[in-house]
Amino acid sequence: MGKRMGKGEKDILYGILSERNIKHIQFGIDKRFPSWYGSNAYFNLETRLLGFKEDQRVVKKVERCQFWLDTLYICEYCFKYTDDEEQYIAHEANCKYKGRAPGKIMYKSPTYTIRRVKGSKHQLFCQCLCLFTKLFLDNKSMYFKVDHYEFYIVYETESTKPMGFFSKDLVSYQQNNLACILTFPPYQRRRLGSLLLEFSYELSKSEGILSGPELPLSPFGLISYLKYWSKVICYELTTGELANFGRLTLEDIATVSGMRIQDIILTLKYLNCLGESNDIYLTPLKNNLKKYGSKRNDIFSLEEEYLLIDG
Ligand SMILES: CC(=O)SCCNC(=O)CCNC(=O)[C@H](O)C(C)(C)COP(=O)(O)OP(=O)(O)OC[C@H]1O[C@@H](n2cnc3c(N)ncnc32)[C@H](O)[C@@H]1OP(=O)(O)O
Repeated sequence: MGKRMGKGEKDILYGILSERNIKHIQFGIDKRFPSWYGSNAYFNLETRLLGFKEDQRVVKKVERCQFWLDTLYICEYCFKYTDDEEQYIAHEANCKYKGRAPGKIMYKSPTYTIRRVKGSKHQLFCQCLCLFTKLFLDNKSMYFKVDHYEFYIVYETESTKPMGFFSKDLVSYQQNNLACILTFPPYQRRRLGSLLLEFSYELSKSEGILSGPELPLSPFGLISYLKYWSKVICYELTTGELANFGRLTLEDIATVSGMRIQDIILTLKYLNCLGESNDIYLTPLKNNLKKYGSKRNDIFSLEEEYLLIDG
């Protein structure tokens, strides 16, 4: 059995830093934005140079300032990275994923396409995607062992530029339907996160299981899930399959929604709809639904007829 790791060792292994160390991300030719969190996983810790540049013979004197790098250039098709602008421009012009995105199409509407990319098959692509994700998420990381993960990546239909993704652990003991989700900063707040969450539940429903995300959730993760779960519950209870039920139980909601009981309870409490002995109050739920509209397509981002999940 291996030695138990201390907190410091774990932080180094998972790339955790207490402050940002890369100032800007250049993502594609036209998108530049700040990182949200620090990550040492791109670097050689001695030289603070990008890992692949390390020269073991020369240990440079490292200046101890906050930013280790001003700009990290990241290919917006395959997530390979460099600190050299010319190299980056040359790579992006010829990136193999520019002409053809990886993976298998699992959802294709006239607007968005979701592709499944297997970690075991596209290892480097997935590892580089995980490294990129760490810059915007501080509570989850995994970079190198991508073999038993699948990545569901959203594109505009007819485009090969990824806009966001979620990962799924194929050997999750809790049978989670989502390990980690990120909408890339330039594409946030366009309902892509919602589309991906909805899709993750379609996957677990096709497997016939009640499921949910791996915990802990980040603050944005929690907001997004509570909004999504609220919509599902409000819709099912007022317009959908449970609309004409007499006395409802939490189990009824779980069966129809594919959600876990603990997530249903959390959401009903958030909506102020859960009484003592788990009685469900319908009036506040109905009022809530008015915010969203009553038609399925007004409420949800995913259009069921475009699903290509084959079980
Ligand atoms: C299990 C886990 O992985 S937890 C980690 C979650 N991931 C992260 O924290 C990484 C960084 N954050 C992100 O990538 C994004 O913020 C995500 C993935 C959480 C959400 O992605 P987006 O594409 O921006 O979400 P989307 O536009 O669908 O919004 C979903 C809902 O959350 C709300 N929301 C999203 N971001 C914000 C925000 N910054 N402030 C307030 N509300 C927000 C939206 O208003 C929307 O609600 P609505 O349906 O009532 O309109």
